Amino acid sequence: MSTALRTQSDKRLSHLADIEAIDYYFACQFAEVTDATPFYLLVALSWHLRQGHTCLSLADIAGKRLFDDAEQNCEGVQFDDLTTLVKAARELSEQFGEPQQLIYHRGKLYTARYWQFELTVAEGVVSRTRQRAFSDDDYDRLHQVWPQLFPTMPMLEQDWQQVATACALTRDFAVINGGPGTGKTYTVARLLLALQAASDKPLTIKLAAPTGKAAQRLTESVSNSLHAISGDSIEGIKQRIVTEASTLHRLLGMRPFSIKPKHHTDNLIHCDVLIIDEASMVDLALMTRVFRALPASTSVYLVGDANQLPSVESGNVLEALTPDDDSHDLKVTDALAKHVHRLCPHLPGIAVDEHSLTTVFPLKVSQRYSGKLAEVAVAMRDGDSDRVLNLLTRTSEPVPGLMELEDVVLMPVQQGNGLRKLIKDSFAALSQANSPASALEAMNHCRWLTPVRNGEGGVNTLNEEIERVLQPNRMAGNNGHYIGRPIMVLENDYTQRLFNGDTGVIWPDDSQQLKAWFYDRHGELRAVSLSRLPAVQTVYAMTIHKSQGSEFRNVVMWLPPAQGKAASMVTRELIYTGLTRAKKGCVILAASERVSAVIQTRAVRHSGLAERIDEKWAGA
Ligand SMILES: Nc1ncnc2c1ncn2[C@@H]1O[C@H](COP(=O)(O)OP(=O)(O)OP(=O)(O)O)[C@@H](O)[C@H]1O
Repeated sequence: MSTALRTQSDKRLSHLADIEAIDYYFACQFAEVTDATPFYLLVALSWHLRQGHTCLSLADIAGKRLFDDAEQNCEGVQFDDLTTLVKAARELSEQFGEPQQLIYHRGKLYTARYWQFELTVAEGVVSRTRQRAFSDDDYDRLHQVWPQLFPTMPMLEQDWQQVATACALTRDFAVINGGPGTGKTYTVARLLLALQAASDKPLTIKLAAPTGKAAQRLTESVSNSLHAISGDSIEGIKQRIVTEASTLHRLLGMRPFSIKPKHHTDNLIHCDVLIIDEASMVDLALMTRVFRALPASTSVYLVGDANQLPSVESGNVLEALTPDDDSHDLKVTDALAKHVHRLCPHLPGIAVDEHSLTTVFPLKVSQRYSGKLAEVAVAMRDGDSDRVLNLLTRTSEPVPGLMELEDVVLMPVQQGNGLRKLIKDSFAALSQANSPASALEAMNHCRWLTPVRNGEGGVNTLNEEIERVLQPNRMAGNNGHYIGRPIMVLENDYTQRLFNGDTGVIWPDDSQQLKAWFYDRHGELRAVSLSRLPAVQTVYAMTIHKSQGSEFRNVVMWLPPAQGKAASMVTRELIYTGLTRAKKGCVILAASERVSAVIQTRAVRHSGLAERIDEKWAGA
């Protein structure tokens, strides 16, 4: 950027907080700076895209003052009423016609890029939702395997896993949505077997997830689930199921430093079925690439928890596909209800709604958790802060045995001795480890999670504080490495087969050389020389964002006090994601008012995807 331009933008932006030069230049492409309404509308659109929205909802900004900040001496912009904004947005959309770069549609302003992404994903979903008819032979084949997949005794309570499997079988697109431990992978393994059983040819199945870690977990849990299913009629089918999952980037053939993947509309991925796990982490652009790279005949099943944090990049695909109240009673068309009844006559009937277009099949019962953790998670998911606070066990300072707990404990942010005790308790297993394998196992015993990277209660400060307590005599040098240092890789290194987010531990090898130890994809322990290690950081504590897709026995979640705009960054979805990383117990370090306020703060992502899907359905 030339100095003259920078000065110009600085001047125009000086009264706007949070606005960057990119917002200014985006707006300048289409509007004169002097045309206040369209210009600031476009600045707001660019800012919203940077916050993860896929469009600008005019109703959301109409009549409001935005980008103001008294501390920074920024007065911000007062936006006009809705009618004036709609008029300006329409004019922009008409003016920047073919090829359209700005699109106004039903109260929202889009860039062509995100508008096209939404159209592509909507098309990919709707074109796959017609109910597939099953022949008598298909039902015969499914009836043979069903008793090996699921219990077939008459049941009084609904078995949502069977319902989800039976429903998903009939269509080429479905979402299996459920909270932690509700048996999503258990259900996916059975869906794969049922799909293969119903098919008269061997199916090509691909499993994928948005991160390497999630792909590794999917591989392990699908193979464990398949291993546990046995029976004469199932063995042959099991042989045909692949269990190796890859990242979506690898599946698409994304190349470093290139935005064009190997697979796209003209070079499709050949598969009959694609399962995408941890779908809440998939952003709109990535989901678009996936649909573009798939033949129309490929069945796509998304698996995830729509209540978790949205993807880092723009768009919240899973949430847009999922009804607001996902604990809703599932209602399906008469034809689908009849299909489920024919396959599962032992289950209670499902409510019928002839207009139901649902593609989302919920799993509602936690199979892994019981007790407090599950109860708090449900109350938190439902936004019931009073119930959450009633359920939490309160203590003012760390008590013995805190790290063996199977409970959710609320404790004020600790200082001094209290903090030292909590740190020592949290990492006792790691301190007692006597080999790289036991240290790696101990790293899963407890992880500290925090919403922020910097400042008070941020990852960096917490890791430094924890190191001071656990390693008081640590010598400088060795690049900060010491025996038992838990590390997280910060970048992909294909030659070392290490990927962003991989965790390992520093430990000496047989010749007393310090090495970094990791488990590879096959569960084999391997050592990497420190000189070949890509960038890493200490990982006693990590951000909640980074923890997505991981699980620990215990979680200590630190919610630093926040004021002003920073407070709205910590949302219900964020702490729900943090809490549900714990398998047994969670300690929340915060004041109760802060917990309550966070539960009331939602991670809103404006998107038109649900509307695009409805429009496609209406026109289908
Ligand atoms: N119907 C069931 N009967 C018995 N055990 C089950 C059932 N469903 C799930 N499980 C067990 O419960 C545990 C959690 O299941 P699973 O891993 O499939 O859940 P998930 O929803 O995929 O979990 P996550 O939140 O980790 O993604 C597993 O040990 C699984 O074998």
